[in-house]
Amino acid sequence: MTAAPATEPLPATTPGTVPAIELRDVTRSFPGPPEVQALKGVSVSVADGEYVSIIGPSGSGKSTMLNILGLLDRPTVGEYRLGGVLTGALGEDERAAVRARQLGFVFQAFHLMSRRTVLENVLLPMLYNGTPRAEREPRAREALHRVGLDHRIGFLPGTLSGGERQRVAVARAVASRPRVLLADEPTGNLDQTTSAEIMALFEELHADGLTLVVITHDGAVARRASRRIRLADGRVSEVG
Ligand SMILES: Nc1ncnc2c1ncn2[C@@H]1O[C@H](COP(=O)(O)OP(=O)(O)OP(=O)(O)O)[C@@H](O)[C@H]1O
Repeated sequence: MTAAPATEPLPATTPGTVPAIELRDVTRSFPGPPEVQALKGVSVSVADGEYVSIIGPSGSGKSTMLNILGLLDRPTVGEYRLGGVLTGALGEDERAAVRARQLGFVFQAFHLMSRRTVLENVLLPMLYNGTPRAEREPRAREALHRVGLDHRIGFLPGTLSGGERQRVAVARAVASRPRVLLADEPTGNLDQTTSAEIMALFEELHADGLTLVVITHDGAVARRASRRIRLADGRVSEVG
């Protein structure tokens, strides 16, 4: 098979046949000294609509992998394709545009704007990612309804519980209808009951067809995904 030219997207293929995410032999080295190889030849494929967790102990390379998947960092060696497109060939502006349009992020610390209302927080990314103006507010309201927060739309984040704040973050991430939702320790700041609510929400979003990649060191959270990828010392040690 002839490789596609590095500067062009791959030809369109039937939806569902191209993995949502594909890492091929990805190594990420930090020069040091001493040099650290945070990822060592990692190959991972996530199909459209899959719900995958990435689990591993501290220092195993989870955040490094998430940064690469989120187009916040680049592999030192190897390829990352998002929806079949070789991301290494994209310039910084294109990467930012792809990140804003195709990826949704949920973080452990929520990262909400404290002086903006819940609705404004969900609207904000859509101001910058090409969502048509007329669709922004309906989509934001729909996403907030989806996560069960209709009644908190005008509140400031500081007045909400941790679980509610994380649900705002999930609404913000899905309102733009991303191709993939990337979550980094999404239950790290939540108690057990609230964590269970967020995991239930992820399962509902998965049932709706969203592709999810959840990074966690919590085995119970990881088991909720339909497939687990285990990282150990920068290598994939187990998939299943
Ligand atoms: N910018 C950097 N410079 C040097 N080394 C780094 C850098 N970022 C990460 N590392 C190293 O790469 C390895 C993997 O780190 P990474 O943060 O990806 O692990 P992790 O599995 O996310 O850990 P944790 O669960 O503690 O967040 C670690 O040994 C870390 O010290």
